[in-house]
Amino acid sequence: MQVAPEILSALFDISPSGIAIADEQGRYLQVNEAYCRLFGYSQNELIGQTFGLILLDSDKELEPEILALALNQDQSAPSEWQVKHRDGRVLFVHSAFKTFHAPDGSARILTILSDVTTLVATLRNMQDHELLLRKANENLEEIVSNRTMMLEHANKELARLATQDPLTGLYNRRAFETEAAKAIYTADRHQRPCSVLFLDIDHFKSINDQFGHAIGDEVLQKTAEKIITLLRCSDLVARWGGEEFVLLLPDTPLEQALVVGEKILDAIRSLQLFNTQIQITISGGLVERQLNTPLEHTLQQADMLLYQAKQSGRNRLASAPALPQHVDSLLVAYPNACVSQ
Ligand SMILES: Nc1nc2c(ncn2[C@@H]2O[C@H](COP(=O)(O)OP(=O)(O)OP(=O)(O)O)[C@@H](O)[C@H]2O)c(=O)[nH]1
Repeated sequence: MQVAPEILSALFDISPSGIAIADEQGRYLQVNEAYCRLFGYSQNELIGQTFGLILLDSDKELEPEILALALNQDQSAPSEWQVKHRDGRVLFVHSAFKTFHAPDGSARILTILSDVTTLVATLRNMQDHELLLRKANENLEEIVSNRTMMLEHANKELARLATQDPLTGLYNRRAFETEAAKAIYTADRHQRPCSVLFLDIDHFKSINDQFGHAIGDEVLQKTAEKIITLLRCSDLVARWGGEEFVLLLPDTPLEQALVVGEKILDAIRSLQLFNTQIQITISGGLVERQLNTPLEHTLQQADMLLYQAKQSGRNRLASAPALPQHVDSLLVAYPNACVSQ
């Protein structure tokens, strides 16, 4: 269907896109209102000028190439260009052109340009914002990850403080009770013997009095270190308080526990502390736990035996087989306790 010339003419006049018709030398023959508005020139100023007028200074030398391209191709693919407004502003335009060749060799190049400067600026703005957001997000992730690490570290530290004796690094009393409860549960389940040993450094007060509290602390640390070296991984050892240690030896009946206890007493006797200025001994109360009795009961028995060892002259172990849970008086509970020397 042919479009009437007056419609085409009206289209040229009212189009919001800039339309220009140029000759084979790229000189403007006709421009519409929108084209003039786009570049800030009047029609009179444009007619007769070449399109080089609207090229960026850096693109000026490309004018012949662009012209050749327009003449040799029938129709360009729409593309984005940067062009120059009269006042020097750079404009982004979306362009399309079509070339008409006449039999006499002359040509008419029809160009349509739409101003997309605001769109491009908005897009770039959005991209910048996206970049900023991404960076902010990365920073946030880093902050969160650092905080999480700090929190995990703090939690581990808290857990350590809650379970460890700060001086010796051994379990504290609470942690011992928790771990021992698990161990005796397993022992009862599998009907396995286990033994409990209370140890107490002899005359420790005199070490503090003679050498000072700091040296006393070191003696406690060295004692703890020595005890650990003599135990199995499955054994539990804790600082019960002051100069007192408690051990739970799973899978260990009394006769085997006695070997361990004597080994510890021997090792403590042989400890060379502060260039042999300090020598210590330790006393112990050792009992084999009777199955299905509360831990507390076994601990009391071991403590009573320790008391007996101290009463019998220190530097020795007092031991006894397991007693039934309901013993009327623990003080008289060990008529048969063995005291070694
Ligand atoms: N250096 C140091 N001393 C401690 C610590 N905890 C407790 N003590 C001291 O250990 C001493 C224990 O004294 P006593 O309970 O009389 O016992 P002992 O002198 O070892 O005497 P026996 O147990 O009867 O052989 C006290 O002087 C406490 O102050 C500690 O963490 N560091």
